[in-house]
Amino acid sequence: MRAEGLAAEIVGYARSAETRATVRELGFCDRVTDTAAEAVAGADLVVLAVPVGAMGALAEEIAPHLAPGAMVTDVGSVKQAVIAAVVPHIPAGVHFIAGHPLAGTEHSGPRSGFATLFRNRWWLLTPAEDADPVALARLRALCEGMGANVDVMDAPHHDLVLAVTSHTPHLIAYTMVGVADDLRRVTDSEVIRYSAAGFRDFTRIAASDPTMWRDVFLTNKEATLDILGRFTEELFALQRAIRLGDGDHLHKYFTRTRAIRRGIIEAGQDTSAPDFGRSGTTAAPGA
Ligand SMILES: NC(=O)c1ccc[n+]([C@@H]2O[C@H](COP(=O)([O-])OP(=O)(O)OC[C@H]3O[C@@H](n4cnc5c(N)ncnc54)[C@H](O)[C@@H]3O)[C@@H](O)[C@H]2O)c1
Ligand SMILES: O=C(O)C(=O)C[C@]1(C(=O)O)C=C[C@@H](O)C=C1
Repeated sequence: MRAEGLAAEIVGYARSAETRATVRELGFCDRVTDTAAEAVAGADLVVLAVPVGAMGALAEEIAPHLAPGAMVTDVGSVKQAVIAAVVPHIPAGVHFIAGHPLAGTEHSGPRSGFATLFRNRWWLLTPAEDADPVALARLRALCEGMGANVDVMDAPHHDLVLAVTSHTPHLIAYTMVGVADDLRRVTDSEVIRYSAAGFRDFTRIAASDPTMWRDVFLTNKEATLDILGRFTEELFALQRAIRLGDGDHLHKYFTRTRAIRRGIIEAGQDTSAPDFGRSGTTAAPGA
């Protein structure tokens, strides 16, 4: 927002004094306050950026201090649970529109942000049916101002789509790295030493913040369990093909999945290239 001149004043708050000191040092906020109440006082936009399970309590804390006509949004990875937790605290005359930028890394904290994080990435908004169209248009313009592509959808659909494209893949990565760690004890660190690119990609994802991901699975329970059930069925089918020596099944399957990957690249959604728009900024650690 600051790089694009989208806000007159940016005020930050984080619960730990250490994080607040880091933000002051980095200088991307005009002011950093010691309470959430001070941060939201007089603000016309409030962005909640805490783990999904902490959104409700934070909304309750700031509610009495929100200015009439203000807009509140969030960046949580799950939408139905955030809406259910936050909406009851939003005072009349304040607009709440939930959102989710599909952009991030395995790193957390203020040092991990960078100005081009949202460029060419999707930012999904899940407004209530009776959301104020002017507030929605303003939020859309803000996200687009940071270079994001905005799409609007309902929250249950968001949670199902993200269970497929983000949540279940993270769970699989966590599991694979856990299995390798168990094996490490057998193979005496060879798993780590000789880890090939595929496994390294899993370890990057599995290094993501444990609190954030605990909350994602606790709050997007049904959709994740649904997708995990389907995943397990496919896995058993592949396991059977390997056992039976059914090369045709394996080849057809891998041909289908390769086409999906190529579709992602053609649609310009591939972010695994060495530099995907981060150059020219202070890069995140490991970016
Ligand atoms: N990291 C990603 O890839 C990514 C991408 C899109 C959306 N998100 C979502 O954005 C939100 C923030 O994630 P992030 O990656 O910026 O995390 P982060 O760790 O960088 O920031 C989260 C902040 O919340 C604070 N916090 C934690 N528990 C709290 C509590 N109980 N009460 C008050 N504050 C608390 C932390 O101290 C930290 O300052 C999450 O809801 C996450 O699901 C993350
Ligand atoms: O690249 C990564 O590190 C991510 O996992 C980012 C990622 C994703 O799954 O794409 C993770 C969680 C989000 O809510 C949005 C983005």
